[in-house]
Parts: sequence; structure tokens; C-alpha cells
Amino acid sequence: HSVGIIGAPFSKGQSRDGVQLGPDLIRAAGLVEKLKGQGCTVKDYGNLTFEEVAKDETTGRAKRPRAVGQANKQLSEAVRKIKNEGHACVMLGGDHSLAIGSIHGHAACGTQLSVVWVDAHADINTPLTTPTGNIHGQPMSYLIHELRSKIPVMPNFSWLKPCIAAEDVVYIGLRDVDPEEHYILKYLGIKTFSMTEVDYLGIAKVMEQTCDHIFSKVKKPIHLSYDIDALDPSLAPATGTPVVGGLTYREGIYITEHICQTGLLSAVDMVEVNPKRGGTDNGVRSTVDAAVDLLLGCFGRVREG
Ligand SMILES: CN[C@](CCCC[B-](O)(O)O)(CCN1CCCCC1)C(=O)O
Ligand SMILES: [Mn+2]
Ligand SMILES: [Mn+2]
Ligand SMILES: [Mn+2]
Repeated sequence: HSVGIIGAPFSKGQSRDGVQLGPDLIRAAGLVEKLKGQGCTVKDYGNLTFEEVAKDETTGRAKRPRAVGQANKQLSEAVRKIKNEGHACVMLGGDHSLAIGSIHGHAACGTQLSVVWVDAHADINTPLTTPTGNIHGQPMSYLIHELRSKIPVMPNFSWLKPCIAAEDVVYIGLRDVDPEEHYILKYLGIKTFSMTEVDYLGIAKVMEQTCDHIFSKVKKPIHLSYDIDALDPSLAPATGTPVVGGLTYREGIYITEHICQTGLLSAVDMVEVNPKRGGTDNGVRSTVDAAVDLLLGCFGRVREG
């Protein structure tokens, strides 16, 4: 595996300070060395720097739109460059609004994508349905063709065009979905494996059916967008919106091992690690170590040795 890493120390898609510290915490836990140790070639493209945006008043009900739009434009360009240079792209967040730029930049290199979204949340509110205004709960609404008519004009978002089809999206880990999001998921017929399905089917069947779904037409590169809050808060408490009843460490890792063995993983986001949440140092350590292990699983680490 040839891996390009980009850090996006960004927090304006939500309201809690600390998530911008995620990229350097994950690096400090040895991500680059450990990827190299398992045979990957790694190029670290460093961290993006995001200019402060003055006077960023809410549009519709989306908060801090100018900052979010500008950051994601930068990220899209960076991800596109990393893909054009032939690497699998690892984007370290930062909050989940960054999936806007990451997926847009990944799609810019021409191919259709499959998106596997691992998260307690669907992140598919529109600027008009969002209950909080936080754009980390909205990224998918800007990216999916079928929702284009639901997105108002937003400052610093003119560069963004939807780039994925609803049928090419699979969700795993859902357990805190707003009513408006649920309506959108049903209306678009988007494939979802909530924690109920994870319990009912078991993670192996979930991954089998995930792959059946995304490969049902033509095999496309996979964009894996992994929100650390998909994991159970007992394992990953250092995150902005923890929700009980999440994935075990083993389930979380199984997802990455299975995606890796498809040979089609083309980009992965690892987002929402927030060291200012999670209470104890142990909680932060556990969260960061889980994030690293998930990324190692994406690029060839298997538990059998
Ligand atoms: C479920 N939707 C939320 C959370 C989004 C989490 C973003 B992610 O990137 O971490 O997944 C929360 C909305 N609820 C918060 C509690 C009160 C009811 C609304 C939102 O703000 O849209
Ligand atoms: Mn998310
Ligand atoms: Mn989430
Ligand atoms: Mn979160």
C-alpha cells in the first residue's frame, strides 16, 4: 500500500473545542511508523492551515458556513493532489464536516465512488433540517446528487458540486438519527446497517451485504469515512457526540480488515477524535489508539499476524 496522509486540524463544523488537535495526536501515537512497519510506503503531506474567517454568520440554519466552505475547498484540492500522485489518501480530522472536501477531492479524479460511512450518526441533515446548525451533521447532504435541490446557496460553497449517488452509499453503526434524516434515508432508499442490524446479522454478514450492495453494479473505488464515535464510548470516549451502544473494538477493526481485503480502498477519513472530551487521560489514549489501529487495519494489518 502507498499511503498519503493529510491532516485537517479543523473544528468549525461543530461547537466543541479540541477536535482540531486530532491530526497531531494520531501522528504522535505512531501512525506513520506503524504503517511503515507493516510494509506501507507513506508520504505525510502535513497539516492544512486554515485562515480565520471574520463575521461568519449563519446561513439558513448552517453555522459558520464561510469557515467550513473555505476549509473544505482547501481539503478537496489537497486530496485530489494526493490521489493524482497515486496514493491511497488518509485524511485525519478534525470534525466530520471535512468529509465534504475529502469526498469531493477524491471524486474529482474522475471515477464514481462507493462511500462506506461508519458512524453513530447519518450526517445527512440539510442546512434547512439541521436541529443544531452544526455542519458536521450535514456533510452528506452536500455530496449526494439527489439532494442537490435541498441545498441553499451558501457563502464559500460555490466550488462544491454533488459527486456521489445515493445508491453508492452504505451506513454502518447508526444509532442516533434525527427524524428528518431518517425520512431522507428512507426517501432515497439508502442502504443502512444500524446497530440493530449489527446485532441481528453480526458484523461479518453486515460486511458481506455491504460489499454485495456497493459492488452490485460495477466495482468502484471505496471512500471509507470513519467517525470515531461509531465505536462504543467505553472504548472511544474522547469525541464530541458520544452515543452508548456502539461498535466493539473487534467489530470496528473487522470493518477495516474486510474493506482492506476488497483491494478497493482508495481514501479513508478518520475524524472526530477530541482530546478535550473523554474525561481521563486513559480515555483519550484509548480513543487515539483505536483510531490508529483502525487505520492500520485499513492498510493490511490483520490480527492473525
Ligand atoms: C444526529 N444529528 C446531530 C449530531 C451530528 C453528529 C455529527 B457527527 O459527525 O459526529 O456524526 C445531533 C442532533 N441531536 C443532538 C441532541 C438533541 C437532538 C438533536 C446534529 O447535530 O445534526
Ligand atoms: Mn460523523
Ligand atoms: Mn458521529
Ligand atoms: Mn462526532
